[in-house]
Formats: sequence, structure tokens, C-alpha cells
Amino acid sequence: MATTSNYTSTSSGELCAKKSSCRSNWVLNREGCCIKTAEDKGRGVYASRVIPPQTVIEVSPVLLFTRTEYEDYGRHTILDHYTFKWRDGRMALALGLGSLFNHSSHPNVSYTIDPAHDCIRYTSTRTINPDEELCIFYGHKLWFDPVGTAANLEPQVCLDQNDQSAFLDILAIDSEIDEAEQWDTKYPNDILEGEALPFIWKKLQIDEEEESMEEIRTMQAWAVDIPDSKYIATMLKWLKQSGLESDTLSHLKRIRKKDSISTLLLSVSSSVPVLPTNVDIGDPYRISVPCNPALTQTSLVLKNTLWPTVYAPRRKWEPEKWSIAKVQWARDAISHILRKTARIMSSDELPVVAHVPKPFEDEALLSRSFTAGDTRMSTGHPLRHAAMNIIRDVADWRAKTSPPDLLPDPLKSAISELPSDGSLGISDTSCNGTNYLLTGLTLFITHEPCIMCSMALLHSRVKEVFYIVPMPQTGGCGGSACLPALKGVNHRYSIAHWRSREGGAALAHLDEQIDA
Ligand SMILES: C[S@@+](CC[C@H](N)C(=O)[O-])C[C@H]1O[C@@H](n2cnc3c(N)ncnc32)[C@H](O)[C@@H]1O
Repeated sequence: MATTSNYTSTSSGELCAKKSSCRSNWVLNREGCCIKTAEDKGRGVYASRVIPPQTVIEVSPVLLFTRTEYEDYGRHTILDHYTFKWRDGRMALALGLGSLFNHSSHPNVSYTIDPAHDCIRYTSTRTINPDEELCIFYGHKLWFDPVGTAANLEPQVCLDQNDQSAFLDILAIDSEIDEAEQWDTKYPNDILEGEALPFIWKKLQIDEEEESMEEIRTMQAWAVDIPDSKYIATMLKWLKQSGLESDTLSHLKRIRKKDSISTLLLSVSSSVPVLPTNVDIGDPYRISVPCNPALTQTSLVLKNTLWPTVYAPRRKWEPEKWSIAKVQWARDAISHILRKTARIMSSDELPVVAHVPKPFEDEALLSRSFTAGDTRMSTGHPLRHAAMNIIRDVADWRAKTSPPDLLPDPLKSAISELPSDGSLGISDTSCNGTNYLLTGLTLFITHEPCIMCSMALLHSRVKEVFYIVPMPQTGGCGGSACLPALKGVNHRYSIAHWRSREGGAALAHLDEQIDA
């Protein structure tokens, strides 16, 4: 077998032997593609002549396997390297050149599924030069070590909104998301972590490490000494029945033993707890106890000097594990805001789009999704940022439509005051407390929200915020400030930066000085 630089000919490309490029009479399709082999990634599809952007390079029919057929006969064979999930859950094997496109994180080919004709259409996303390899994007969870993402495959990004090539990049992003979906959904419950995730969690620099005595936040609680340990069990039983127990003290141990005296932590009530009369114990007194569990060993030691505290290194606001299916849910949302942004590019509005999808885990929290754009220009109102608009839209709808038992606790009582006709004729007073809450929901937004929006999101109790374009000068999620990491705030949300290819940033280009 002859070798030309890294490439040798293959069985199908046998005719290419001793040649470094494909000659027109050996090409395998009408766009002049041929197959070559690279030592480190096997066969691949290569151009033999210039291919202009947006050219349909190949239409491959697919062979479809039912799920059971695939599980029984396909999954543990070589087929697993070539198949992907079809829209209806069957597994698909592309025929023709379709199965031979290698992977690149900077693909020059996108593909779309055509379920009506059981085929896949492959399209160039930019100009492809002779001898260049044609690559698609397999997704973020690869089963091999990728090689050969050539520098010359970098997408050509244009920040000029009028230039169509910027739009082409966006199409590439869109299909990146669709393609990744196809490959990544084979095993939807697999957990993705670190580099495999298409986004990066922002680490909140939180003051609550509380690693010096001065930093430890304390509150006043009632306690009582129990000199004789035989009364401990009786008192614990009494406490359970007394109604004094509350979540506020759940991070603290109930009993402290110091020298020979046991002390029972009673409550944080403002009035003195009334103790049973049949036990021989002292009077309740107030002491300072830590407000929060210990997040580190250092803070545990310090907090234990005040009161025995629970060690809970995982913070409440730290992100959960993300399965492939959940990542796909997020990709859909990102894809959605990019599409919307492309649509508003021709209008006068700023290209900022926010989206709150139905929650991945618990659709009962919100049974439909919402999308809002920035309307500062059209309304002439300086506060109509996309994030502010969406908070208003979601919360209004939620307050109006959700049965109280599906609402998060803070909403339940307020909602009961709403008019029963379901109209939006909610009075200002009844709105207060109901129509700003996004409790448990995720916001996807093209740009890092500004300081005002980041604070509004904090008030809204949003669960997490994903943005594509960082705003270093005006952003409130780590750009110029990080609102959820501020000292003393009563809610924190997780923040993630979506690792989009450059096209997303180009599409949503905004002057750095502008508040998004
Ligand atoms: C759909 S096939 C592509 C055609 C394949 N190269 C062949 O020779 O049949 C997928 C397989 O190609 C290889 N592959 C694809 N892209 C690659 C890359 N960027 N680096 C290394 N191997 C790659 C991997 O072995 C993967 O399992």
C-alpha cells in the first residue's frame, strides 16, 4: 500500500494509490469527494476540488435498526462506532459516504436528518479547499481520543451583522447542537462531567467559607442544660412533640456534651420555650450558634467551638450531575435562543434573547417554556432587558395559572389571594410576592446578564443561569461583579458559561459597554 504523507489509500480508495489527492475520475460523488486514510483516525472523506459554502455534499440513505434489534445484535459490535440515534429512537447507520465523515470540534460540514426520506443531508458550512478533510461534529462525549482538528478548519467569524458569513457560522452552531444530539443520545442516562460538558460552571467565590472566627455568622437560639443524663431521652422525645423543631437548626446537633453537662438545643423562637415540669432541669437561656453548616474542615473546627455543627461540604447551590439527556435539553434551549437571535438581527432591537424551558426534571414547576427578547428600543424603556422581560412573563403566567399545590412554598400563600377568574387583573398588592419568582427554573440567555438583571434573577430565586457571551465590563454573573456570590444575599444561583463556537458570539455581538 503506497503512502503519501500521512495518507494511504483504502480499499474503496484503492484507485487513489500513489496519489496525494483525489482525481476527478476517482471521486465517489458528484461533489468530488473521495476517501483517504489517515494513520490515526482511519478512513475519512476528503475534497478533491473547491466546495463552496452551503453546498449539499452528500445525501446518504440510512439503514434503521429497531432498539431491540440494535441492543441484541449491534451495540457491542463495530456498528456502535457508526450508528446514532434516529429521531424516533431507532438506531441509524448512514450508507454511502455518510458513515465515513470523521469528527472535528471545528467541523466544516453540518448535517440534517430527513426522516421523511430516511436519509441524512450533509452540507458544507464554509469554503472547503482541495485535499481538505470533510469533518462533522460528533458531540461532546467521544469514545476515542480525537486527533487532527486542523487549524485551517477554524470557522471564519465575522462580527459585521450585515455579512452573511456570520450567519453561516450560526447555522453551523445550530447544526453542531443538532448533530451532538444525535451522537450523544445513545446512552441518555450516562453522566457527563468536566470537559465533556458543553458549558463551564462558574465557581462562586463565596464568603461563606467562614474560615475565621470573625466570619462565622451566628444567630441566637434557646438551649437548656440537662445536668442528669437520664433525662436526655425524655427531653428529646418531648422536643419532637413540642413543635419547636424547625429547619433553621437542622445543620446543628441537638445535644452538646461539655464536661459532665449535656445541653439541649431547643429553638430559635423569640419567646422563651415552656419546658416540661416533670423533669429536673434548669431554665432555658440564649446562646450564639452558627447560621450555616460547616463547608470545610477549618470552619467545622471553629463552628464546633460555638455549637456542634454538621459538616456539609456540598453547597446547596452547587450544580447537580448532568446526564446526556439533560445536556441535550440544554442544547435545545441554546439552539433555540440562537435561532431567535438570528431572527431579530434585522430589527432595531438589541440581539439579546432569554429563554426559560420547561424544567428537565420537574415539568410540574412550569408546564410551558418562555422566550423573551430585549425591548429597550421598541418600548423606549431603559429597563426592558431580556432577563427582566422574561422574569415578568414567566412569573405572571405562573402566578395566574399554577394550582397552588404545585407552586413552591413562598408562592402558595400569596397565590391564594389572586382573583379566581384567572385574569391578569392582579392587584399590585397581590402581585407582590407572586409575580417575580422563578423558583427552581433555569434561564438560558445569549449574554451574561447585567448587574440589574443578575440582582433581579437573584430575587426571582432562579435555580441556574446559562449564558453564551460573557460581558466583562457590565456583567453581573462574574463579568464586572458576581451578584450571587455577594455577602449576605439570601439566595444563590449556579452560573454556567456555554462553550459555544465563535459563531454564537458573532451573532449576538453587542458593544461591551452595553448592559445586556
Ligand atoms: C463514523 S466512523 C468514521 C470513519 C472511520 N474513520 C473509518 O475508518 O471507518 C467513527 C470512527 O472514526 C474514528 N475517528 C473519527 N474521527 C476521529 C478523530 N478526530 N480522531 C481520531 N479518530 C477518529 C474513530 O475510531 C471512530 O470510532
